[in-house]
Amino acid sequence: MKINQVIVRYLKMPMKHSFTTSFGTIQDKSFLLLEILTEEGIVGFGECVAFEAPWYTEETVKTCWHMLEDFLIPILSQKEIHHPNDASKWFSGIRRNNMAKAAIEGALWDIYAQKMNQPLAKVLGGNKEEIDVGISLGIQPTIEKQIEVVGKYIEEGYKRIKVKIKPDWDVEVIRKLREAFPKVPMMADANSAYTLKDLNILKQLDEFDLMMIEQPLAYDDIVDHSILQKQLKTPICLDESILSLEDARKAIELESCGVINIKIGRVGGISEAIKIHDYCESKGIPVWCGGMLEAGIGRAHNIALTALSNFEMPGDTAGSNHYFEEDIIHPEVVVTNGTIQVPQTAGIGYEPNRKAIEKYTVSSKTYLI
Ligand SMILES: O=C(O)CCC(=O)C1=CC=C[C@@H](O)[C@@H]1C(=O)O
Ligand SMILES: [Mg+2]
Repeated sequence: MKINQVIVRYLKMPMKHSFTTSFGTIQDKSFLLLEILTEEGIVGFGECVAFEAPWYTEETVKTCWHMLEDFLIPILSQKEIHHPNDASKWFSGIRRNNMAKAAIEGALWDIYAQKMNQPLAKVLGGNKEEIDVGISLGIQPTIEKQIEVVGKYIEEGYKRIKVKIKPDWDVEVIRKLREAFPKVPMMADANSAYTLKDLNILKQLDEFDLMMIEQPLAYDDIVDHSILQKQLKTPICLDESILSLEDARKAIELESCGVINIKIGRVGGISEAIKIHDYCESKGIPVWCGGMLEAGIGRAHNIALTALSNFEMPGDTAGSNHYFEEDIIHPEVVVTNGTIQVPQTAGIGYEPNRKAIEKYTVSSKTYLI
């Protein structure tokens, strides 16, 4: 297979609710959508999960477009694609920029699954027919509002609730949430808002039977998390710190975490995500699929990946209607009683909604290969 054309579109989709974490608030979802066309006429889509500002990792919409245009797309020229795993070899000379790389690789997996005439989940080695999902909820203006919002999603049937914490929005909020919902599987994500100096606060969270505390310490740390994990009963889940299989190996060897959140974009693509999944499975470390407030294409890739066996815990892949009035795929992702049916048709299993894509496109550029 050879690639003929890559279309990069910059989309801006209004979100139904703003999303507030320890580092800021997102109101609109702005991102790059990639469409790759092959010589034989197969079309694959990939979503780049970088945000507009570098507060989660260093990548942004603009850095990704620069990497795609000036480095990654040119590498595709003259390449014969045998398997999407090839992409990580071609891109190995380029340091990091994982979200930009993953966007291309995701489209190649879509193309490959269509060519195999198989659902993407099957091609990746996943056998689940449905996946359990949870929801990630942003920081609310008051504790009362936080309890109300959590209650709404418990009623909708989500299998696990994740709330965001930050200094001065932690122990008291979790205590009140636990009082209101004593039995609900719940976890807290700090997005690197603490240091080891906050040990006392983090230890108090042990009282509330949380499934895990996600990324309490620095975004690039593995060592301090290992020190912290030894002081906590609650498992630590690493998100920002894990950019590769090597990072996962080091974190597990140092006992820095009991769980890993796998995000396809953060680790540079589905191939690396599967390697981390398999390694964690061999070490008895459960994983779950994180979210980046994706639109439909990224969401479809997450669903396919979550069909793998060691995605034991519900991920952050909520239904399309939680985020957007209208998604860019047909049908939209539907969550019923906390589960999503894994599509059984060839490719990602959802059709791009061309009208919606057009509607939300701010600008685009076509690259002939
Ligand atoms: O609903 C989703 O897609 C999950 C959203 C979510 O929790 C996150 C998205 C992006 C950055 C972070 O704030 C956070 C996370 O760290 O997992
Ligand atoms: Mg996180």
